[in-house]
Amino acid sequence: MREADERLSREQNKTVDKGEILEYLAFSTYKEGNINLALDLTNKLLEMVPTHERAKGNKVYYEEEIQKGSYKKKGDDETDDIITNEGHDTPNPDRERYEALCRGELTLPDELVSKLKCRYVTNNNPYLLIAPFKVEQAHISPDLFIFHDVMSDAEIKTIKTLATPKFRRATVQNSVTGQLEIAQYRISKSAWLEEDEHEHVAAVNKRVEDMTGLAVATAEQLQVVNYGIGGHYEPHFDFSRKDEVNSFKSLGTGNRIATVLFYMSDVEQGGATVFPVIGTALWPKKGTAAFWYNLFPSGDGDRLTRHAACPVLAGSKWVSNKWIHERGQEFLRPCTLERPPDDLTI
Ligand SMILES: O=C(O)CCC(=O)C(=O)O
Ligand SMILES: [Fe+2]
Repeated sequence: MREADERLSREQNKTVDKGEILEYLAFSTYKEGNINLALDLTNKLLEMVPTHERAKGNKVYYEEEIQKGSYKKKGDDETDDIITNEGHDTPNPDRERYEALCRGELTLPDELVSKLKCRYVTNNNPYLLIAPFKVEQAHISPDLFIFHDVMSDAEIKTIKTLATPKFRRATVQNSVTGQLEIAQYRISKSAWLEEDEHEHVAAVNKRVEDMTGLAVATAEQLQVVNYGIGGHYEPHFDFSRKDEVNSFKSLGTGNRIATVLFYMSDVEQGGATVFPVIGTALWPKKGTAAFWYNLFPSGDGDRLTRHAACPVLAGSKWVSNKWIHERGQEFLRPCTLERPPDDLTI
């Protein structure tokens, strides 16, 4: 908005109204937490347009908020931070690690990185003898793998084209009711693609089977997701927890045993997939895919797989998810009787 204001001042024939810019600037400044500046800008707007009803209402609101003292100024410049309410002041290590990972400030210690290897994988599959998968390990225990060059540009183009007209605001499942809901902590558009919509979708599903050695007949359809600037998905688990008895019930295929996440674009800035508990960040690279197990062989959910999609700062991020379910894997990944320690499960 500041840029828009500057451009407007250079324009001979004005293409926008300065009042409109001031209104947006005030609101976004308020959202950033700088309520004092938001009030100054609103006052400026009211000097120009004293009858502006929304600005009058906002002025009263901002003044009341400042009065309540819920926003404290830290510095005297425009970039002062906010201290909003108790919730924000309470230390939240998970949140702090999520944000530090997103900024690229937290990386795995060298001793752990030195144990990570890249390898060619054939999974005893004759086709893969000719063209093995190029697999990079990004974390050990829980194991996170990056598969390189597993989605072609042509497949990506088809998948984007098929998904675009179907896009809806992404939802999350209410853990109590099992209902799908829109939530502020997941900002993106998403769509589901069926296998028989295009040979490229079928090929990608088959590839997931070859990559993971798991059956995809019981997997969910391919979920395509697009995040615009600011789009993100805050820390979450892909699987349903012990107390979430209604999640995935209608599918009848058990819990989400594993996730394959295809990156269908590079992202100019931001947009990493981060794992706050284990301190790992995966940066999107077009054509690669991340793979991890969400559940231990006992069927218990792995707490360490908590992950998030960082806000996109510049560009646009495209991914697709293939969630593999428990049913059908009985002989491919046999379950065990021993259970992991309680503090690792959820
Ligand atoms: O977009 C990402 O990087 C992660 C997405 C994700 O975790 C999800 O859709 O469940
Ligand atoms: Fe996820």
